[in-house]
Amino acid sequence: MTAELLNGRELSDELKEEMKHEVEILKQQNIHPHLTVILVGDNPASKSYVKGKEKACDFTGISSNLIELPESVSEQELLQVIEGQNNDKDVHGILVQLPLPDHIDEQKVIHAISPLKDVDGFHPVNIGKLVNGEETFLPCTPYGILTMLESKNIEIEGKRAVIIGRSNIVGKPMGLLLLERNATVTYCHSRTQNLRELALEADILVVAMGREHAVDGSYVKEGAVVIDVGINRMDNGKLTGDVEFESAKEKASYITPVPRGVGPMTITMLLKNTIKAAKGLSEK
Ligand SMILES: Nc1nc2c(c(=O)[nH]1)N[C@@H](CN(C=O)c1ccc(C(=O)N[C@@H](CCC(=O)O)C(=O)O)cc1)CN2
Repeated sequence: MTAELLNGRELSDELKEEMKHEVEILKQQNIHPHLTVILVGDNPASKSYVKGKEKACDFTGISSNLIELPESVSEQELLQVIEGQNNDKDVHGILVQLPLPDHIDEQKVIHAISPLKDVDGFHPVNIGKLVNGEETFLPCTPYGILTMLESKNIEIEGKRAVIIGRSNIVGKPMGLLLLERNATVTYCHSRTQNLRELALEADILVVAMGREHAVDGSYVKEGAVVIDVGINRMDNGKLTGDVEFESAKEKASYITPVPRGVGPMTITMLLKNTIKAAKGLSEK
């Protein structure tokens, strides 16, 4: 079997076209979706993701502003900036680009964002809603993966899903979303024993380990759907995933490439959440 590609770039472009129209209609109703992005320090990857977010906002007609703070900013100052954005009624979504410098407590910062403006879906209130199966902002990367699966009508109900990686922003919420859709979910992580054996049981295999080519075709069951969340820069400067694509694609039914797989969907789902926030707040 050779897998069909799940092209996140193409799907993102389609979704952004749809959102452009949605935003036009909102503006006619005097709702002007606005996103504030906060970037601390000058991590080159974070800078480039933030630029991507601004560009995507521009394309869809969502207005955005970037607040750049120096690496040395204190936690208190950052919390004050967030408070200002929470209180600004023209701001619908607030996003603090992660990771943050070591001297800043990431959880404290996430807690400070109003749950109504938490377009990343990281606030404990929104995570709690996700656990309960209530309507909320879904974390953008898992939301993007779900949207990719749905775009190909890939069945989730009753399937075995194996998630490798247990981060708060990808692995954990991904498992919850699949569980909510009646998949049987197994979480694997750095201490998991017999990783290959477990991965081989997966109908849907999500790999978010942050390690270049940690998984190859020998971890993939014939016909499985393989989702690669990894973005690793190789010595030659090119990007590659956590999955060794060439051998995995021979086994999989569907597979995401890196680049142009999950990454672009992360940004696109942020736009979806920002529009949702604008609609929610304007109803108040
Ligand atoms: N506050 C947040 N911080 C971070 C998140 C997040 O969802 N919210 N996720 C990641 C980074 N990220 C978005 O912020 C992100 C990662 C990758 C891409 C992407 O489009 N990747 C491209 C390749 C880009 C390149 O050339 O470097 C691809 O895969 O095709 C977008 C967004 C951590 N931080």
